[in-house]
Amino acid sequence: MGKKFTVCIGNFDGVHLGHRKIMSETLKLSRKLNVCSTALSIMYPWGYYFPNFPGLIYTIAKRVELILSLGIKNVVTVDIEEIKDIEPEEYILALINQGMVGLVVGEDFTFGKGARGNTELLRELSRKLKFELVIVPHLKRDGRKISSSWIRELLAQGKIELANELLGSPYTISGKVYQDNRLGTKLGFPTANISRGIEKVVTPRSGVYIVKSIIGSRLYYGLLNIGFRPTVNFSKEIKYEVYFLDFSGDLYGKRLEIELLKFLRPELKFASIDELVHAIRRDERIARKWVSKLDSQVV
Ligand SMILES: Cc1cc2nc3c(=O)[nH]c(=O)nc-3n(C[C@H](O)[C@H](O)[C@H](O)COP(=O)(O)O)c2cc1C
Ligand SMILES: Nc1ncnc2c1ncn2[C@@H]1O[C@H](COP(=O)(O)OP(=O)(O)O)[C@@H](O)[C@H]1O
Repeated sequence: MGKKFTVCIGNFDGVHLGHRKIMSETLKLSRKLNVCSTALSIMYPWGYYFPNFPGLIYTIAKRVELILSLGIKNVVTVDIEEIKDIEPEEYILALINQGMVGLVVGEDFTFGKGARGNTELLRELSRKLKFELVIVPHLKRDGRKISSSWIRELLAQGKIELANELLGSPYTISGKVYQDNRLGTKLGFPTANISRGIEKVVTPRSGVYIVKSIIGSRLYYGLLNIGFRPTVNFSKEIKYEVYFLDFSGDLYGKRLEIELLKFLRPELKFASIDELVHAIRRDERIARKWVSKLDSQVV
């Protein structure tokens, strides 16, 4: 048997407040038992999701990074195909044989063959096999269970402030900056175009957002446009472009992580480029006001 550990099990997409509660309980149990903590994150292939599944909240790399940032020592990913036909008792025994001494799950957790492994069975097994069990009740907001699917819905609706609150930290998009057709500079608003990579992640509502990001070691606010820029030339794929306030320099090839803070307006098809420039100037004024208000609140 290897080193002893506690484990929390779940899908953990988004690592939202509900997940964070599970992880803080895992850390508490680890301290009590003086052992290491592990998160077991279950992966589902696309076939498992419903037909119009909008994508994961975060990439797997970001999920792992967030879990580790909470203080969990190890993150293990397990493909659902590997465990779905295992008898629940057998799965728990396998974990115990690897050193598990404590288990933390949410109240609706099920696992193993026919989803027979529920919290009732876990209670029975914890007595029989002598491991500690913590079942974490659902965290709620306005009477509704905080869930990854609710957050996906909020992102698709542009309700970024509530999504951020339920996530426990601002939603981010990240990727490398690529070169486009350089029209932004000509219009007076250079925009860093971000490629989010190939993992299917949720697309927030198209439109203009106030954002912030660290470039080098400095914090910059900016305006992010998510959309197809119908005024200039309708792009086939969705674009993510950020115009940073008070920044100048070359960002091509750099990897950026952008925090979405506030939704300003939907993307519009303007009758002319002049009107588009006018609208972006207005967005900038609103963003500057919003940022200075925010800064004056921070002491
Ligand atoms: C703050 C902001 C708001 C924008 N809003 C719109 C919009 O409402 N409609 C639109 O067609 N394009 C919009 N755009 C996209 C611009 O058309 C695009 O950034 C410009 O064409 C530059 O493209 P480039 O990256 O190829 O240089 C917006 C861009 C920014 C930065
Ligand atoms: N304030 C700024 N915000 C965003 N990008 C900037 C800024 N200042 C300079 N840049 C640089 O300019 C590039 C964007 O210029 P732009 O003319 O819109 O070209 P492209 O069409 O290639 O995106 C960015 O990728 C970045 O390297």
